[in-house]
Amino acid sequence: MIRFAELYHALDSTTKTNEKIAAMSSYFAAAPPLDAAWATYFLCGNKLSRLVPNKLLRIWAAEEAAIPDWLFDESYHAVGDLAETLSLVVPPGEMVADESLSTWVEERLQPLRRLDEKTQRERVTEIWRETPSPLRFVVMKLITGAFRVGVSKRLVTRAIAQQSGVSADVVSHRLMGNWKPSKHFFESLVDPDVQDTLASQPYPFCLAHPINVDDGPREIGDASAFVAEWKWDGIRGQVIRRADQTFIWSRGEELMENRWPEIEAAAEHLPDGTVLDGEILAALADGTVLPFAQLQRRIGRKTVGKKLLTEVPVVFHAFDLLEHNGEDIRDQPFDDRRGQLEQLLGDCEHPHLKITELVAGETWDEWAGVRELSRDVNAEGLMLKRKDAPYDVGRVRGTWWKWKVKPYTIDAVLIYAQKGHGKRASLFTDYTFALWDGDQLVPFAKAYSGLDDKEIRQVDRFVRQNTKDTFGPVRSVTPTLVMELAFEGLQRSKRHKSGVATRFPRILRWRHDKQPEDANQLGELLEMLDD
Ligand SMILES: Nc1ncnc2c1ncn2[C@@H]1O[C@H](COP(=O)(O)OP(=O)(O)OP(=O)(O)O)[C@@H](O)[C@H]1O
Repeated sequence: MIRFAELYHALDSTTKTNEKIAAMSSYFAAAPPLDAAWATYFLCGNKLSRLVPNKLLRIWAAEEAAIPDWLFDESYHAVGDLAETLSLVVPPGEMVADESLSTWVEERLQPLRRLDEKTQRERVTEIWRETPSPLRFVVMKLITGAFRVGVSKRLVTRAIAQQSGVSADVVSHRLMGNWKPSKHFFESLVDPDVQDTLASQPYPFCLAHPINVDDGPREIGDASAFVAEWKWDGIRGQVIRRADQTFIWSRGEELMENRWPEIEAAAEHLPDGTVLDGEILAALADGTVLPFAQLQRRIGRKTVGKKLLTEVPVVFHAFDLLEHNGEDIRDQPFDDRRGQLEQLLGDCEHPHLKITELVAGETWDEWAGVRELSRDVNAEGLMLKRKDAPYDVGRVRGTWWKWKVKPYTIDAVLIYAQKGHGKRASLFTDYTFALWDGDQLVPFAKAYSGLDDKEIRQVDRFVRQNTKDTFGPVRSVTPTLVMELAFEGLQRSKRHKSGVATRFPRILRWRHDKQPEDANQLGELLEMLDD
C-alpha cells in the first residue's frame, strides 16, 4: 500500500507527462497482478462507493484527536478536503506491517460498508492508529469515495503499454467498458497472446480535430481525399450485436441499458458480430432530425415511458462499421468500411437504424456553401473524413475533421467556485472556467446558470471534496469537471488574462464524457474572434 500511496503523491507532484508515465510504469513493473489491477481501476477514474458516512468520520476523528467538534469543523473549513483534514487532525499512527493494495481494498476497506456502526468505528480507529499521514490520506480518500488522481486514461494506457510491450491500441480496447479488478483481468490486459472475447466490449472511439473556421479546410489537403457528413448534435454511441445480444455504449463508456428501446429492437436485425459507430438523434418518422434540446428530454431517464417514446423517437445514424462478421475491420480504409456499412444496412433497413448520408460535394467551396445550411437540418456543421484512413483510437490528427458552423461554444474546465446569493447562498454555484494554454489552464469566463438543481448539488459536493485552496470566498478546485459553455459574442480585452471577454456566457451542458485534458485550447477561442 505504501508503494501505491507513493505513486499517488508522485503523480500529484508533477504536471510532466513523461514523469507521470515513468512513475506508473515503475509501479506496474513491481506490483503483483491483483494490486496492478486495483491500481489501474483507480487510476482510470473508478472509485469505491462511500464506505462510511462522512458525518461519522468527522465525529470519530474529533474524539480520536481529543478536540471539540467545532475545532474539527473549523479545520475542515480551512483545509477544504475531508480526507486531508482527517489525515492531518488525527495524530499520526505507526505502521505495523505494510499490506498490499488489494489486501487493503478487499479485506480492510470494502467490508467496512457492511459493518454495524460500532464495529466500523473500531476498524476505522485501528486504521488511523496504523497509518502515518501520507498513507492515511490515500486510505481516507478511498474510504470517503473521493479518490481521484490527475492522470487521464490515455496516460494510464501508455504506461501499461510501455511496461508490458502490448500495443497502446490493444490496451485501450481492453480497458473499455465495465471490468472488475482481478488477477486474471490484469494478466490478460498485459498478455500479448490473449484473445479478446468479452461480448459487450466496445472499441475506443475515434475523435475529431477542429478546422479553423476562418481559414477553412484547405490546409488539410485536397478535397478529393475526403468525404463530408453532417456533424449531428446528438449522443455518440456504439451499437454492438454479439452473441445474440445488443449493447449500446456511450462515448463516456457507459453501457446505456433500456434507454433506447427503439434502437435495441432495430439492432436485433443486425447479423451477429457487428459493431456500428454513430450518433443517437431525436428524429421524426420522415427523417427530420430534431434539435438536441428534444433529445435532452430522454437523457438521464433510466427507463422511458410510452408518452416520451412517441413524442421524442430516436434514430441511430450509423457512420462507421468497426466489426463485421465478427472481424475487427478498423484497420481497413474508411472507403472500404463505408462500402460494407452500406451493404449491411441496405440489407436490414429499419426506421430506427439508418446510415448517415454523405453530403454531396467535390470541392471545398461546394462544401462551404452546404455547410451554411447546417442549422436548417439541426446539424452543427460538417465532418470531413479521409477516405483512405483507418478508424483511429482517440484524437489522431488528419483522420476526422470537424468543421463547425457556429463556433460560439467551447468545452472548459471548472477551476474556481464561489457561493451564490439568495436561496443559493449556501451552495457553490458561481463558477470560473478555464481553457488550456499549453499545459496551463487560463481562466476566461464566469458562468452562473445552465445547470439544473440536481447538478448544482453535485457540483457543490464536488467543490467541497476537491478544494485545493481557499482565497476568501473563492475556492480553487482540482481541475476535473468539464462543461460546455455557450456565449453570444467575443471581444478582445486587455483586462482579462485570457485576452478575451465573452458576452453572456452560460453553461450548455455538463460534459460527463470528457476529461479535463479534452477541454479546448485558449487558441481555439481566440480563433473565434471576428476581427
Ligand atoms: N457524422 C459524424 N461523424 C462523426 N462524429 C459525429 C458525426 N456527427 C456528429 N458527430 C459527433 O461529433 C463528435 C466528433 O467530434 P469530437 O470527436 O471532437 O467530439 P466532441 O469534442 O464531443 O465534439 P463537439 O464537442 O465539437 O461536439 C463525435 O463524438 C460525435 O458525437
